[in-house]
Amino acid sequence: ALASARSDALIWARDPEQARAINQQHLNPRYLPGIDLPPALRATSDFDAALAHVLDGPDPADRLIVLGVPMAGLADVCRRIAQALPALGPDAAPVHLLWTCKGISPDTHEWPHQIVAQALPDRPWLRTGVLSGPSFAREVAQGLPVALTVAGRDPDTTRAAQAAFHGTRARIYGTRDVMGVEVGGALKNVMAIACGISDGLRLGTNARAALITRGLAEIQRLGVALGGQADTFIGLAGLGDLVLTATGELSRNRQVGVAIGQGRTLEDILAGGMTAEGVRCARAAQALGRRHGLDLPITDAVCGVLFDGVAPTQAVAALLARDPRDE
Ligand SMILES: NC(=O)C1=CN([C@@H]2O[C@H](COP(=O)(O)OP(=O)(O)OC[C@H]3O[C@@H](n4cnc5c(N)ncnc54)[C@H](O)[C@@H]3O)[C@@H](O)[C@H]2O)C=CC1
Ligand SMILES: O=C(CO)COP(=O)(O)O
Repeated sequence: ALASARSDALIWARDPEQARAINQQHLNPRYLPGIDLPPALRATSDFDAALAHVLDGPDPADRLIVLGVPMAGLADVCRRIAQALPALGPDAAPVHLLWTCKGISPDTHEWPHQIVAQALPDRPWLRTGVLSGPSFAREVAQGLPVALTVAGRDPDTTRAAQAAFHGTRARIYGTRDVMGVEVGGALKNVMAIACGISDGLRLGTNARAALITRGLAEIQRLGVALGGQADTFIGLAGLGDLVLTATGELSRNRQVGVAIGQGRTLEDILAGGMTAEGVRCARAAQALGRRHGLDLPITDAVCGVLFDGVAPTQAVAALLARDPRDE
């Protein structure tokens, strides 16, 4: 998206072969087969060179890094940044660092902003935020319109992200609710697995609408308990991404659910190395819910099916048999 409007967008790819394909053929055959990338987009597999590109740009007000790695790689990439970034003085122009990760650390139950803060402490010039919302990568790469949310505690960071993407086909809304945006992004993946299971079982569109709506209530319950703002969950990073992922055929989390509903095993589905963040974060969401004394019945049902050998039909029956309650 950035490279569609400006000539200085640079991708760091750890695989030199991917960087070469992007530079020479304007293609990313592994992740975006069949899509022509903007010729202005350049790539490097040299991490230090990528950071130098950010720091040495002509406009110090325009230093932006977007980390597009899965949760499993976030701490590692932040540590590499910590090692490679020079120590800038307190008066240095800010470097804005955004991440796109949607999830919770399965071991420590940390959120992305906590992982970033731990890996990159004591750098007042480093301003951070999360870029989230309904955005299948393939459609963005095709140049189709997309609206996203950027959340950062410092308004300069949201403004920097909005300015950087302005003039592209991506429209960016700002908020300061980092926790709410991260909870929305992580939990919608769990709900997309639930909707996929329901659709794989051919339970119909009424059931899917029920799961989306009650799933949103569950996401909001956890998010507010953790300090998020209630209205964030009816915005792009909540309802918007939930609807996209729970219904869109491009969603990998939804695809995992559909395959499970059709009788395949989780091990078999994930054997190709597909990133489906909802699988890795469902247990952590369940644990956080329990810690806060919250009822998260759909998350519990997804965990039961994924990890505890509960048959999908049995999980559906258990959800329907819960005591009646007010909406
Ligand atoms: N793919 C999509 O449509 C969207 C993905 N996201 C989120 O963004 C994050 C990244 O997603 P994807 O790009 O789909 O993931 P992906 O699995 O396709 O990986 C993206 C890139 O990260 C690299 N990578 C993986 N682990 C790494 C590590 N330890 N160090 C360095 N590079 C590493 C991969 O080689 C790949 O180039 C996820 O948390 C996902 O939920 C958010 C919005 C849309
Ligand atoms: O987060 C996404 C869209 O906003 C991508 O969803 P999946 O990870 O399920 O493919």
